[in-house]
Amino acid sequence: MTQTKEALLLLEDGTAYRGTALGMEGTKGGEICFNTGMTGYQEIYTDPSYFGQIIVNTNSHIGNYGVQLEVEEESDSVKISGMVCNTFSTIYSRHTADYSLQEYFERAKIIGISNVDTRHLVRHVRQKGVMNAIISSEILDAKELMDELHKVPSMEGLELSSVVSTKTPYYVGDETESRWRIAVLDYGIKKSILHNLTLRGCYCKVFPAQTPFEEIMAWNPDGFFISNGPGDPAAMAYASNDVKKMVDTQKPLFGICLGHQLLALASGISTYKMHHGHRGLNHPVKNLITGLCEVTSQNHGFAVNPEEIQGHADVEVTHVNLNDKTIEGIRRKDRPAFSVQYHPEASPGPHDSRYLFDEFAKLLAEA
Ligand SMILES: NC(=O)CC[C@H](N)C(=O)O
Repeated sequence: MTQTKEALLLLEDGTAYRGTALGMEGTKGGEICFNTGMTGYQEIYTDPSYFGQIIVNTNSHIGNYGVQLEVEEESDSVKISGMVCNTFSTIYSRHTADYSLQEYFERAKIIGISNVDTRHLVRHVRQKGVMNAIISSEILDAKELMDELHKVPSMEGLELSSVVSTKTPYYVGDETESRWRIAVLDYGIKKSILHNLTLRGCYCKVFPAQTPFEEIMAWNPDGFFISNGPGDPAAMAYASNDVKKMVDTQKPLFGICLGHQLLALASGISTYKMHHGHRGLNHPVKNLITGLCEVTSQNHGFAVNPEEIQGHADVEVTHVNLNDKTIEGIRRKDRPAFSVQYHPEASPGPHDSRYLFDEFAKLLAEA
């Protein structure tokens, strides 16, 4: 099936791109951000951390290996608000694929646009910074579409975890064969993180985002895992207050991405919105403890404030980004708690950082 319907991508600053509609027809806005990964589009689209965002894939061919249900899904549905790419392929070749990305998007009611000069678009976002955008295959007049775009909320100050989090607790892993009971706080968790925890002997109880701390403690966990997720961490006082209480139990705690930002907030360190964030599979990070470099998978638009860590009594920086020196990992000096801004589960991405799950297991064994 060839895509022929025209679509319009409009940015908050008035920049417009005309292209071809893909997925479902309609109109949808979100924060526009780009992912430079060469592969792993299905994992990206189903990662709940991307909720509310329009993803620009810089890889020039998207869709050419179709989709594989379950195996490559990081949650139970497609979470992105929209997708932008250069060449969109409705033809796919992979014998394990279930169907095309076009069909996947149609079923998930996702709106996208192809035949966009993504190099130009990404340079523009890199220079001007992250902003809201809207895709439409129904409103092709930029002025009219701008009125719709103005209705899209700003990502700054937005709490989205409670929208994507599980509504009821559930268990992952084998209770009898596991060594530890881990309370997992689901702020938008990816399945591959749970998989990495269970592989290391964790029996996980996954709690909804706003679960009262007492209810979590009533399960008597051996440690805590604070998940990734969408939105602005500074708008989640309910979560950072609870993370503080978890840290104070002195039980091992590990946080990834949003979970890292929440550990910082719980330790009295603020977060800020980045110029255009980090999203890709090749971000170089230096581990300051070992001196080794890791190539990491990343997806974040907020970061931890470096000035407030300097000289902090209880927190130290463990990892830095070698591109821009932003904070990539912290640990508490007084508690068995640590976190990273990037994605050691690496789905998609290189596996350099999976040792962090082993370090969590080590803390649990020591406790
Ligand atoms: N992957 C994540 O957990 C993202 C965290 C946060 N929403 C950010 O954009 O920085």
